[in-house]
Amino acid sequence: MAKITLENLAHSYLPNPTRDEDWALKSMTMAWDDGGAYALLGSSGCGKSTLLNIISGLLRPSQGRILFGDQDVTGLPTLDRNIAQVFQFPVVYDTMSVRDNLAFPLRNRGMAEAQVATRVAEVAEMIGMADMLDRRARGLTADAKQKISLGRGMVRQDVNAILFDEPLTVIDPHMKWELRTQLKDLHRRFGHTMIYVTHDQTEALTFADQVMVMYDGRVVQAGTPQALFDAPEHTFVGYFIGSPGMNLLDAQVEGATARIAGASVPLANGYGALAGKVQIGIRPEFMRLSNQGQGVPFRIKRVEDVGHHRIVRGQVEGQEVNVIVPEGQPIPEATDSVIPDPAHIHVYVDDWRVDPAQAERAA
Ligand SMILES: Nc1ncnc2c1ncn2[C@@H]1O[C@H](COP(=O)(O)OP(=O)(O)OP(=O)(O)O)[C@@H](O)[C@H]1O
Repeated sequence: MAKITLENLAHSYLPNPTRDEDWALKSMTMAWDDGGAYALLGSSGCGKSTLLNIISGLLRPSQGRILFGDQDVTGLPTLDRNIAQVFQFPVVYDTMSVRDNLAFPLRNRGMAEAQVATRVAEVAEMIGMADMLDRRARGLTADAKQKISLGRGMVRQDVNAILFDEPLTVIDPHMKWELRTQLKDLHRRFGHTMIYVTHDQTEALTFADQVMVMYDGRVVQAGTPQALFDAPEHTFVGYFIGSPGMNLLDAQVEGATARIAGASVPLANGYGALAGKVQIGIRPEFMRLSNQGQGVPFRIKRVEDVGHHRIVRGQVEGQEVNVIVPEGQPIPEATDSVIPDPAHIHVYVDDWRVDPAQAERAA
């Protein structure tokens, strides 16, 4: 296992990149701890595969270095990086038994058969295939084959890192939950450095201790699932994490007051005078409906009952706004406004969150 360091890493698929948008991956420097569970999360085209391919050695970065521990591996091919990979689709040998498939990476490294047997039994147990070890892989379902791929990815204990690229894509929805939980458990037990690429927030948030949210070739925030929810550093993080995501409203901010759709909303901090595109962000969990004209004018469009709470979807001056109403709480008749909780309001300038402590010092 190894700590992974990215130093001024950047990549462009063009021969002579000049503009910012020419870079699929913008320059980044970061370190991922040995034994950490990380997720790279973002929508299609944000650069997740590019970054993963650089880590695995499939792609040489246009700029910067990548280190495993103290070793510079930037120029090393995949085979020499001592990593395990699990891809979107199963990679299994159809003619081999489940046992031989799981044993393959160990035998490849010359492990003694007695040890192979012990480790294979252990992994088969983890992936719930202990009673299928003598079955041939051919004829198994895509689910079962992908479980073998996951098992093969985890069978070696001496790898620098295990990379997962959307590994649950072909897995049946009810099985996804089980495998996610198992992966988390495996991480706790074996402490491998794991990097998990996905566009699915649930997968990222349940699996990883640290989630790297990527947007437009950048890691816009790296943090715990809680930090991403509590203080999204970029509007994309607010919007992408949460269900529904954070509401964003155009605003003018002066000191500790935001003017939104003609209403004055108190803020928990003073922000001085802000220049640029100013918005406030507030999660649907932290807004309250009112029919007394308090707060910001709000018009309900529809109500969705999702069991444990209701999602009220509406508009503030043409901007979509969602409010979560907890179970047992009424939706006021003739709702005409919405009241954001000042403690949970974030202020954004040109999509980046303004740190209230810094804003206060600057004011
Ligand atoms: N081989 C390539 N040649 C040229 N451009 C590429 C190549 N691969 C990716 N890109 C571009 O680089 C950017 C990042 O793509 P990348 O595949 O890394 O994103 P992603 O987040 O993994 O998306 P997806 O989930 O769809 O795979 C995109 O604009 C994409 O079009």
